[in-house]
Amino acid sequence: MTRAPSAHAPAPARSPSPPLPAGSPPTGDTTPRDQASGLAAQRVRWSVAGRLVLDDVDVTAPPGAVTGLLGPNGTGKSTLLRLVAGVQRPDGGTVRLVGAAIDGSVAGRAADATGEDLLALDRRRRARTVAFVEQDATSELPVTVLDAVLLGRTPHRHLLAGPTAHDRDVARAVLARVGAEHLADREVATLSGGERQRVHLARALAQEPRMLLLDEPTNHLDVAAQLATMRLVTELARDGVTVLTALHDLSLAAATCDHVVVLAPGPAGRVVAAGPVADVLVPEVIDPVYGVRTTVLRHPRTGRPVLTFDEA
Ligand SMILES: Nc1ncnc2c1ncn2[C@@H]1O[C@H](COP(=O)(O)OP(=O)(O)OP(=O)(O)O)[C@@H](O)[C@H]1O
Repeated sequence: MTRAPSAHAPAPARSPSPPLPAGSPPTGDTTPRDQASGLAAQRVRWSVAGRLVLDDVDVTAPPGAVTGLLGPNGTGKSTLLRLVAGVQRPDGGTVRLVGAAIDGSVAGRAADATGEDLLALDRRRRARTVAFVEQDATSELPVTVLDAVLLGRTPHRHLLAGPTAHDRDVARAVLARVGAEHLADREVATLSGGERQRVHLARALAQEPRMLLLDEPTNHLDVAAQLATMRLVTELARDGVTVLTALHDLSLAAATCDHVVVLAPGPAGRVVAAGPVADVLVPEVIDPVYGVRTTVLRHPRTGRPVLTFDEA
């Protein structure tokens, strides 16, 4: 479902963030970093063990915006993120980074999009382009937080070289940006779930990606940390990073996303609605997909939708 764009303004960043250190060494990536690119995934299909999990799914995520990927359990959100990230290969469809022409009100029908074929990128180039924070990502390795974040710099340096002073500056800057600077010398394995979540986000930021894929980034986080994480994600989007994030909390999505894509169960996950938050997060869309009765209120200060639910 595609709805007309609304005048819904993105939430402004509320506080400045430490910038990343300037002067990245040459990486061989010829794409200018200030050239914002959106995501256009089209007709994506994926099956496992003879079962179709995603069926002809179209998803766009415009540059300079946060796009929420929503849907009940098991509708294929994580699978779609893994396919876009290149962790798994789709059985069909295309995944491209395209110019600013796409817009979130278009449910993936950027049919004339050419852009850069993400599925064709080699691993190293892809890691300089796309960073992915998986749901409940674990780290069994006995490494410090700083070393874990430095792993995010690997695609930016020569294969056999160790981290440079610039890599360390970037790692410390991204740790500060996620509010985890004080954890730098701790072993990752000793962190709480919320602390670990921030470290995984910092590792992704250390990649300096053009596109950030997040699978439930607010899992394990207290309410203040949830808001801080989504504010950071919004700031990154305003800096030109394309953000696609799976979320379960529909009110958090309403408060923080610019666009949303809703997957619904069926024989296979499929997109039932996509567009600006105020157009898509409405009872007519949410109730049949989640099997609930939704009431939409207005936030008295921001004017954004606030959703409450009753059993159907
Ligand atoms: N490797 C796999 N082997 C078998 N089934 C899989 C595999 N990966 C995903 N699935 C199935 O595909 C469907 C979609 O899973 P996925 O994790 O993508 O859903 P999701 O929307 O992210 O769910 P949740 O909201 O619960 O995290 C589920 O039914 C899941 O069991």
